[in-house]
Amino acid sequence: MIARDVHVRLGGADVLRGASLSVAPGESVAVVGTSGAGKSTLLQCLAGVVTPDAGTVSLQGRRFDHLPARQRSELRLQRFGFLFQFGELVPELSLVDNVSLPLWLTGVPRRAARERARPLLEATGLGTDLHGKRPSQVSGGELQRAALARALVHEPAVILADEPTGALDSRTSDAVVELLLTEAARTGAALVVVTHSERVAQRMNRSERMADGRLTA
Ligand SMILES: Nc1ncnc2c1ncn2[C@@H]1O[C@H](COP(=O)(O)OP(=O)(O)OP(=O)(O)O)[C@@H](O)[C@H]1O
Repeated sequence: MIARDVHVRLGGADVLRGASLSVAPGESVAVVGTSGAGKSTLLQCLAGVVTPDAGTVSLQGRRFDHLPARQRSELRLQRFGFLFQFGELVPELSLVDNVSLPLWLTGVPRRAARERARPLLEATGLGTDLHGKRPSQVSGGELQRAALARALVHEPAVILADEPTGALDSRTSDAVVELLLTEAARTGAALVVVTHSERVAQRMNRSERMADGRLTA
């Protein structure tokens, strides 16, 4: 995944001013920096949600920032995994169905999707007794583990995480980060983690600091 010289203007402000980031398959990178520095905006560019005013974003050697929205959204479904601060699971769906969702959306039949979701839930430490629970019926840590399983279930080429441990105690945070790293390495995913936590940043292969709309190693 490569972002090259990305510029983004939002609400009259230059939020990204020549941000470049390259993450190889299997590599993990932390993006750190003060609040408002533009880290989330960068992630949205990497995800093809925000279109850069200048610069390019490519995945596996192919530029996608200028593709039509529909194609970008398809790419997002198939090749990207997302993890956010509060899990952001679908409240009406059980944990196992939440984890199955990325597979359903790409055409995998329900039962087959659930069969792939279950072992991943187990791997995050969520036993079968929790698979049928709704997000509101489990703890914040359990919810985040399910969100992690959902981010990984379709073996995405890129995993983008925005403050994935911001709502967790340090033990749960460590467990989530470890599994994220293990799974990314196993599947060869490029992992980008926006974080305010020095402890999380140190677990990544490298850290990049965002300041003035640019990144510096
Ligand atoms: N849609 C928008 N319209 C106008 N300004 C925006 C918009 N989105 C973000 N901004 C501004 O762009 C700047 C960067 O925001 P961004 O959320 O990327 O920062 P961040 O580094 O992720 O911050 P935090 O660590 O607090 O999450 C901020 O000043 C924000 O107010």
